[in-house]
Amino acid sequence: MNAIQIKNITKRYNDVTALDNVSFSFEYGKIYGFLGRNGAGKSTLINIIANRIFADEGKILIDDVPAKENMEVHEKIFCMSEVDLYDTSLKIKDHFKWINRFYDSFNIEKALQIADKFNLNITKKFKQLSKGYQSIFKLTVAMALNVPYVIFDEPVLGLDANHRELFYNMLLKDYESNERTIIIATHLIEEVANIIEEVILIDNGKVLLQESVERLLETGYCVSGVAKDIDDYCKDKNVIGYDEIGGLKLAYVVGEKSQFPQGSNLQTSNMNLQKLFVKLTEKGGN
Ligand SMILES: Nc1ncnc2c1ncn2[C@@H]1O[C@H](COP(=O)(O)OP(=O)(O)OP(=O)(O)O)[C@@H](O)[C@H]1O
Repeated sequence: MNAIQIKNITKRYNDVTALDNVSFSFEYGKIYGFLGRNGAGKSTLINIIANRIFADEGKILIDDVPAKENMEVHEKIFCMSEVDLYDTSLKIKDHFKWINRFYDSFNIEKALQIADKFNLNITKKFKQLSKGYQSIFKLTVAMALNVPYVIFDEPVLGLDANHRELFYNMLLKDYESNERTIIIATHLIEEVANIIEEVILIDNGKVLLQESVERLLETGYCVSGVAKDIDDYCKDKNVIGYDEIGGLKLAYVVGEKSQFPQGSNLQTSNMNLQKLFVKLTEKGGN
């Protein structure tokens, strides 16, 4: 089932094409990593899905219904992002009460439990919270809303390592008992590598790759050795990048491993998701 279908979306800002005829789908009941370098177009697409801005061309379907300015459809989605939509002078506990009044899907008991786990002081006003705790408040709201589609745009900005781990654990535990579609746009790829099931990699406003994490890690590997041996081995391979360290050459390969020639000193190691991402999106040494 294609839960969120993105069909031929194009968005331009003057002479910048932020999204260039983008089409793909987020299925129901999966955790996605929505990845891409700075300026790739992630937030633009998220904002279009969330009805905050409009595409120049194309459409978004949610459960097969066009999403543009359709409130009924939009009640199925919650997008936690950097944009501050909250009254900063209101205490956190009062925010919870307001949200509870307006959103049928908000579980205030759950919000209070999550807040407690993070030691979030709910008697403080939003503006009195540290940057990290402001993010924690927004994460708490997102996790306590029982909607089928939750989008996190850079969810852990400002969170310390312990709180990031707590968030990932809570998210996964919650997902096990409450399957839905979770989309996480982040630059902290290795941190989410164990959580996400599928990666969508966007580059320069286009989808570069959509693949399950399992398959990506299965088919990607790194081979190292002296330059000439590497060059020979890689002749018929799909190499996505090279590194040179000391006298060694490393090739990052996607595809089937083949036998090394007899007597060669080539060695293989697994490729991690971050490396794969860096190599796929590397241009001109940037
Ligand atoms: N309001 C705007 N006005 C003009 N250009 C914009 C606007 N918003 C985004 N852009 C441009 O659109 C492109 C995509 O930006 P977007 O914010 O979607 O990228 P991103 O992948 O979310 O980046 P990051 O990871 O840095 O947050 C960039 O070139 C950006 O400069």
